[in-house]
Amino acid sequence: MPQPRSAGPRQGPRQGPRQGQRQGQRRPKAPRDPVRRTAFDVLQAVDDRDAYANLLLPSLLRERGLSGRDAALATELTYGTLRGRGTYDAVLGMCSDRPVAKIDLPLLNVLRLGTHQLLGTRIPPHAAVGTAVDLARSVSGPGQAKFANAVLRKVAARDLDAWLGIIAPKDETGRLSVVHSHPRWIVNALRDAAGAGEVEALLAADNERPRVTLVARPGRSTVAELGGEPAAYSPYAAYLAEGDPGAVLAVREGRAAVQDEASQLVALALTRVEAGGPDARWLDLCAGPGGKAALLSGLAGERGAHLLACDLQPHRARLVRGTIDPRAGVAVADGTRPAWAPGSFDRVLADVPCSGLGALRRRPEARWRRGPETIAELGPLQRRLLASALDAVRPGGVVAYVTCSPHLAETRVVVDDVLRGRDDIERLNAPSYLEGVPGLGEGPYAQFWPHRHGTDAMFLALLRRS
Ligand SMILES: C[S@@+](CC[C@H](N)C(=O)[O-])C[C@H]1O[C@@H](n2cnc3c(N)ncnc32)[C@H](O)[C@@H]1O
Repeated sequence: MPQPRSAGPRQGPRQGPRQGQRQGQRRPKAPRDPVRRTAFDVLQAVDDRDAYANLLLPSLLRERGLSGRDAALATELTYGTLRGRGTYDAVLGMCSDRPVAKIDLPLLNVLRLGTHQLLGTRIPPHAAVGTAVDLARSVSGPGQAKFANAVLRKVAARDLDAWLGIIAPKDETGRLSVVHSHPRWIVNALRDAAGAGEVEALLAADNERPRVTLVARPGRSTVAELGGEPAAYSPYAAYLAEGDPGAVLAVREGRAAVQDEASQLVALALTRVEAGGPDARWLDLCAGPGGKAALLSGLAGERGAHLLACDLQPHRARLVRGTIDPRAGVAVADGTRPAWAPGSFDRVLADVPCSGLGALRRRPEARWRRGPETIAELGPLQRRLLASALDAVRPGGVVAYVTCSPHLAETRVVVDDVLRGRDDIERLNAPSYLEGVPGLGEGPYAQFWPHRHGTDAMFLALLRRS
């Protein structure tokens, strides 16, 4: 399968005056096709400077005055191209006389965008090819526009299913990788976690557009205020059918927010365990940007408990301050070097930094960004943070270890490793604190899945210190 490519010499959008145009004679023209140009600019920024599509795209749409159908099309083209990149590169490899790895990055992104329109949308082929050729001309010059035209005409000769019949490798991992556009190492990791029988459904679900789920922050808004359909599992959630979450008043006022349902549920599960003693001091060890802390702080407030939300990064801690209940505390702190005495807390959430393989629906580019080395790099920090969370809780208190990844090396292997070294921790049966949610596994850990629950693939271990 063609891998995310290394960039050759970069050619940016043409700057400065056109040929034959004198300096200062005319203002630069707005792009002819601002929708595709915007999608292209996001694709480039993702590759060139590790931009996050979910942050950059909304700001470019605003800056360029794109709204309604134009914004929807730019969003579909950006996300669809990022999701399908692995499949599209394999198709392009069959249609180009240059290896895909040798095509300049801007031109390759134009070709990916064109291929997505041809194979992944109902845009008429002449429009898909024509607009891509125009874009190729403006970013790479007329010679490359001819090349783009030749390649995309070949792509247009077949539909996606016909191409998949040709490009899919014979081996099962290779087939899943190309058909569902995931790197091989992720296919293998997800098969280990979900099982061979479900991995294909999981990979397919990663390529679905996730529904927008809102959370009504406890004590600050209600599900009825959110307007959408009440969610299946979280009593604080609603699914938004269509439209902009910013149009919901409670969201605009920070009393509600967009939050995946599994993210809500793992935080809720922590609050549902019997604390077996005082229940006044709660800690969120890795709180930024504050989604779970906002929910926990509201619940803590309702029960007369106090939440301390920490993050190592000052800017992440600032984001937390902006979201949580004002009665909660926020601190910049290294969770591996606690500033509190051991046993200071009754409940601790350790939502540790992870690969994010559980959120590929919402961050499709993440699959192309890093390799398997990420998992090994994060392992020591995840272990130190979990050990620190266990030390921070008093005997009888409870810790939730959470990742937004189902990768076994980030989930059960971390918990099992840390617990192997100590005899004061009991594993609780996490699924039993998530009553009404089927398919979380047989315990003691709970694993959410996009293909089963329509949520991110969040992992939860609930651990009591004895
Ligand atoms: C997965 S995110 C947490 C998401 C958060 N719980 C939420 O729901 O919005 C992990 C966070 O851990 C923070 N972090 C990384 N190393 C840390 C450390 N040593 N101590 C505390 N926080 C740390 C990161 O800055 C990041 O904000």
